[in-house]
Amino acid sequence: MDYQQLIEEVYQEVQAENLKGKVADYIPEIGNVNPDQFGIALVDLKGNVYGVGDHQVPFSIQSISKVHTLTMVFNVFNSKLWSRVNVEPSGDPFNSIAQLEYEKGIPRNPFINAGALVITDALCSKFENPIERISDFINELAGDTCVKINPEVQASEKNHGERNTALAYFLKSFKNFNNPIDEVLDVYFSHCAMEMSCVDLAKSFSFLANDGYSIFADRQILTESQSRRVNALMLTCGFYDEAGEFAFKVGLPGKSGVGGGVAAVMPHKFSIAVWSPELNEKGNSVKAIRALELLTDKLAFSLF
Ligand SMILES: NC(=O)CC[C@H](N)C(=O)O
Repeated sequence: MDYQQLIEEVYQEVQAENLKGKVADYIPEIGNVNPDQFGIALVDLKGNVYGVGDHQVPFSIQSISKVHTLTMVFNVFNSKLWSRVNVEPSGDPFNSIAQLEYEKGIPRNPFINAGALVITDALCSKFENPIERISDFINELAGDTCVKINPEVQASEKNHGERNTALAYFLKSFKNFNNPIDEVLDVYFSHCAMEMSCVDLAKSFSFLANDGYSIFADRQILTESQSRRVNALMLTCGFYDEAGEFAFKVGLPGKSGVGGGVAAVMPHKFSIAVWSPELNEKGNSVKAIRALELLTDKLAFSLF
């Protein structure tokens, strides 16, 4: 399969459709981005990189970082972690508060904000300098010093962090939060405000297509079984209340962020990152989802 030709075709066809969405503006700094940017990078398991469009432009990875943070605590907590966070799709928006009350402070999954806050809390218990550790880890996975925290986006998230702060207090009231709330929120906002290009993001997801072994870090990051579980979680929970639709249309494990990025994997073949800032009403990139749908259609295979 000529991957370069494939992604170029997908890119052209999506551009021709002239799809429209809306750039996220609830974090005002994220809104300061040229909405017409669009890039795709695909990385195969030999390390070959294919790219088209704005694939080298760094963008705000936002919730895609929740896959990296989950990976960092997976080893340590193993079964214990799963008593603090469930593994069920939420069917609710990513920042929903209601479900957390019914379910007594145990978030549905690690990819909604409540679940990601528990994971970040676990990271803060584990590491002295969690922000540095997260950057170092993602750089290692990408095989490149690529991660930059955008201080304006970080500050903007903090200044408009009412919902995430409410979620953290809620978790604390159910005794599912161990560290000082401000400290954990700072780390959470910092990892959401990390910027990377499609190329580096796709490289950082490569281990999930490769049974847990990263060819860029040159080591086993997760066991084969853990890696399958992260993929299962991405398939069922990676797109919030659009996870079913993404599985239906695309059929790959993936994770979106409100910066307009989507990272996905085709197990045993490749990892891919697509970015375009305009989002649908569920908070997922309109063009990125369409691009991945066309990609699996053209390949005539997905997970299924
Ligand atoms: N879905 C997302 O990308 C949301 C991340 C964003 N930083 C938030 O907490 O609201």
